[in-house]
Amino acid sequence: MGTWILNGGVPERGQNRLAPKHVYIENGKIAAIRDHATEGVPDTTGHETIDAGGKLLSAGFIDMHVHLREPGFEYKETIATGTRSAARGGYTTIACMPNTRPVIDTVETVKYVLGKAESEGIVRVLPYGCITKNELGRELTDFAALKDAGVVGYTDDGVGVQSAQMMKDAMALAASLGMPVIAHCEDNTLVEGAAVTEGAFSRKHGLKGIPNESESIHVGRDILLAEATGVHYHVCHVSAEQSVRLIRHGKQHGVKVTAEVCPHHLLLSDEDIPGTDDANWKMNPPLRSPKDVEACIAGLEDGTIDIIVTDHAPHSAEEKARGLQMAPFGIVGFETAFPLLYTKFVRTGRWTLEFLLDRMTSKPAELFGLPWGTLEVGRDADLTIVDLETEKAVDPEQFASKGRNTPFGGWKLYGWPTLTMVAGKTVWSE
Ligand SMILES: NC(=O)N[C@@H](CC(=O)O)C(=O)O
Ligand SMILES: [Zn+2]
Ligand SMILES: [Zn+2]
Repeated sequence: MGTWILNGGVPERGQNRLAPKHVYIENGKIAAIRDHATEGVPDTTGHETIDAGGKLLSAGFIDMHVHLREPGFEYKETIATGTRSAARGGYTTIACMPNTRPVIDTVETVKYVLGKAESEGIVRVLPYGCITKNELGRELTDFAALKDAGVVGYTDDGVGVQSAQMMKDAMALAASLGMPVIAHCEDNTLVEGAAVTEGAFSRKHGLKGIPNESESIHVGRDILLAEATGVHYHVCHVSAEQSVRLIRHGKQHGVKVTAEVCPHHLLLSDEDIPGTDDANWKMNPPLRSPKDVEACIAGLEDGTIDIIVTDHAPHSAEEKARGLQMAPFGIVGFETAFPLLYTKFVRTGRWTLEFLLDRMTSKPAELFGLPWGTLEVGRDADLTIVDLETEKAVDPEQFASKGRNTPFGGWKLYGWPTLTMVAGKTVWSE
């Protein structure tokens, strides 16, 4: 016995409309895809059926930058709650950052995370390992051992690697292992305790600002180091126009540099921050100027920026109540990412649905050599069904995540996932 998903709407190549397809799943894999127009309704006798009712049927979303907070910060999120939040957002594979407590810098911690993901997680969890021990920037971790334990790359996300020599050594080692280096780009000497971008908002409120260069100096430095070492270098959460320009230049010169951008850096600028009380507008990198937002959108559109990630970064309500200056950086992202981007970029006619889905499914898979992200016979049945027609307001109280820290509360959006399936098993449905 298998499962038929009937009447799934699959975007047609190059056309902004959905074609009805019937997808047959057996032993966790996609075993057949039937085109309704030419092949009609299949005989489903003896099989389980799920009627997608014409809703969008996509390969499950892949998020290469998330914080699950376990081990150590279970009050913010756990692998159980974080993967449930991901499933609700339509994600079937997520790559988690190692800035936990302890950080993921040993084989033991990698195994702990993978074990928890296996026993308590409901979507695929791919851990990153640290570049440096304790993310202190002083000593490299054991890259080979971490690779064998199952990490998908090395990163000190949360902080920038301050030493160029340390970064160069990391890149050379990663390159020799055929592994990517994923960089949180931030020069600490230019930041000094600021909470928002240097710009209109910081000036208006007399606050210290985080300048664009704190990010782009690392981007530029690292592109040169990636060129020298031949590593696959991936830039985290691009926010600054200068970074986009440098990545574009690097790509033009054949450097193996790729990059990601978050929904909030495509949709919000510092001009949108309502005031200095609400820390739901505080994240790292910070919301930049409208010009930077446009540069990030243009970078994604021309392929300079490759993929979309959430940087899902849950914090407790108590932590986020400390105000803009004192609260920790970060906002949650799983449960709003697709509705936000679908509503603001696809429904408005700026992007095709195919473009958006590509940046959330097949592109991340391609970049990191993952076998998921494509709706194709023979692949694992990691699938998402999405209602594109019902408008609903974002209600943080309803999130599956423990984190409620989002600036998007109350936004009226379309494009809500209704069913998420991993390896043929429904892990979440409305
Ligand atoms: N993005 C954030 O604002 N915060 C992240 C760290 C990070 O991604 O750099 C976190 O761990 O909370
Ligand atoms: Zn980061
Ligand atoms: Zn992060």
